[in-house]
Amino acid sequence: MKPRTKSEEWFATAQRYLVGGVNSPVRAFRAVGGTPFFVERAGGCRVWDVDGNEYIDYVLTWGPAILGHAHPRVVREVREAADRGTSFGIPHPGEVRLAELICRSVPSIEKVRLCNSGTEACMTAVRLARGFTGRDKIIKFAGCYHGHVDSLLVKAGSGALTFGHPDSAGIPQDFARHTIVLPYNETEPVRAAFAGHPGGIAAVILEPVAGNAGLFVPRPGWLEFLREITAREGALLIFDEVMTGFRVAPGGAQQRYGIRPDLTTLGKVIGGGLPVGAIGGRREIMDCLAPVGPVYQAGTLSGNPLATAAGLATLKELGVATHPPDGNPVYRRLEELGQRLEEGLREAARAAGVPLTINRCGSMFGLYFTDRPVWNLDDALQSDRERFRRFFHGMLEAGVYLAPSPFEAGFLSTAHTEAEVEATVRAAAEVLRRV
Ligand SMILES: Cc1ncc(COP(=O)(O)O)c(C=O)c1O
Ligand SMILES: N[C@H](C=O)CCC(=O)O
Repeated sequence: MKPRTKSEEWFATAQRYLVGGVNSPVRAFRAVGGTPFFVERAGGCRVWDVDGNEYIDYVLTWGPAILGHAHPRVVREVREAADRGTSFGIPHPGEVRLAELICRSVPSIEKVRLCNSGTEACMTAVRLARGFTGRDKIIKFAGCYHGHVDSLLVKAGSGALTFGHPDSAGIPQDFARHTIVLPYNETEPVRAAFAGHPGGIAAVILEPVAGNAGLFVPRPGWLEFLREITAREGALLIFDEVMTGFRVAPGGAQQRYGIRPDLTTLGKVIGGGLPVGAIGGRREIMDCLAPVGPVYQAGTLSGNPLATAAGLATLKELGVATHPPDGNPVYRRLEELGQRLEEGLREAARAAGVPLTINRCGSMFGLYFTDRPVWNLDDALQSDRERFRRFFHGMLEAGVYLAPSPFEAGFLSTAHTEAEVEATVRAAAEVLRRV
């Protein structure tokens, strides 16, 4: 590994002009210490920094690059779209095609509204749930991150958790008091919340696989329980599938676990690496959005032709809506690679005598330095973050880029092969012996 001198120079300059030197807090390496590297280019499952170092990338621009970086089909279709115009602010066929493909792929989605980020999608989903039900309160779960939406930045995951501000400053108590925060994977607190606010809860919003506090999966039966109680109480169930959508199955976590939420938020993969978000769900709820209904939502760049071209190219390449859900070869391959990585890392940790809990759902994974299972935020907070920090830097030096926080998920892409997975496991075996 060459010294990261140019990255350091860039970071010094960046800090003069950008807050913290970054445009999104988790990029700043503050959870692990040191200086973030600056990227020169990315291709397939690799990124190269400005000093000429090469890394196997398990961050994949925080999930969207499921085909790897700069996939030829995505790049070609974005170029062709750009030749036809970079933004119209007028309806165009590409946005309809993407919406149709989403509706055909994601079991619960009958209609879609495209927007520009996962944050916007979650903000709109909550507003829509409130508009539809005429109720104010929402339930969210500790450690889940739904973007930087005022009412959802309460006990949030991701950078908010990493930097010790899970309840962000700048959010009036009056907003936050409508958000009820409960522990993930538990049933009694949910029952108690509904009992304590009869007819008052508009929605339960969750990541069906929580990927913003490391990664933890739903306990068997928990999603079914949430589906049942929300339906009975007249509240909406919102799956935030910004991360899991088209990632853990062609139809997202709802397909993998066989649950139909009322509303779903999407982002990341459906934009193929360009800025995008989407809200989808039952027709009668979606039709409460303007211009059909009274809940307002809008966007100058919404349905942007470059983003929809990148998203369409990505979803077509993934073969969504062309195979039965469990017969899609691309997702089967991602599952196999995920399993190989999981088994390899587990064996490496065992051999090194290091307690490591690995949670995985398809091509998403979370690593916790603890010998206990991790089912929720409290469990995640018990893990050894100092050891994670040493592991992260050891892996980086070995040319493997993991997310620079124990409270972020890792991702595989179709561009990763057994060779990269084996190289990663070999590096981990060596690093784990000295952390
Ligand atoms: C589950 C989840 N929801 C919402 C968001 C917000 O999306 P964005 O960063 O595109 O605003 C993210 C990621 O940041 C996410 O992982
Ligand atoms: N965990 C976040 C989204 O999934 C990471 C992206 C970001 O906030 O920059």
